[in-house]
Amino acid sequence: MLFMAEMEVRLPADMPAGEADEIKAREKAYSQELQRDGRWRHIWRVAGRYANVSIFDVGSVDELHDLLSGLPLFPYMDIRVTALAGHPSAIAEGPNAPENREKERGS
Ligand SMILES: O=C(O)CC1=CCC(=O)O1
Repeated sequence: MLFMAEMEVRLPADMPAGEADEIKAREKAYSQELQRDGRWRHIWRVAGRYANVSIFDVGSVDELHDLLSGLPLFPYMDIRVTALAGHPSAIAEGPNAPENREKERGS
């Protein structure tokens, strides 16, 4: 199941820089582990904001929630999640992607 998550980070202005740096370092390691195992497919910075748009590929909504709530920055983020479905015109993803059409034909 694919989901888009839009994350806005709001660290308290009075958080000591060392503490913020430590949380950001843990956040980076956590997200890179999930990128390596394939569940965090994309992460893009939203230009001009301390925010990102990410694409997750997970087995369930509960798994996504566990993954997001485990983010070290979770207490300091607003996260909006949108479920994604395959688009019939897509050539790179979804049911009409060439690799999926080949699977359907059994070749
Ligand atoms: O900087 C961000 O957008 C917050 C974040 C999420 C994963 C990560 O490494 O940073």
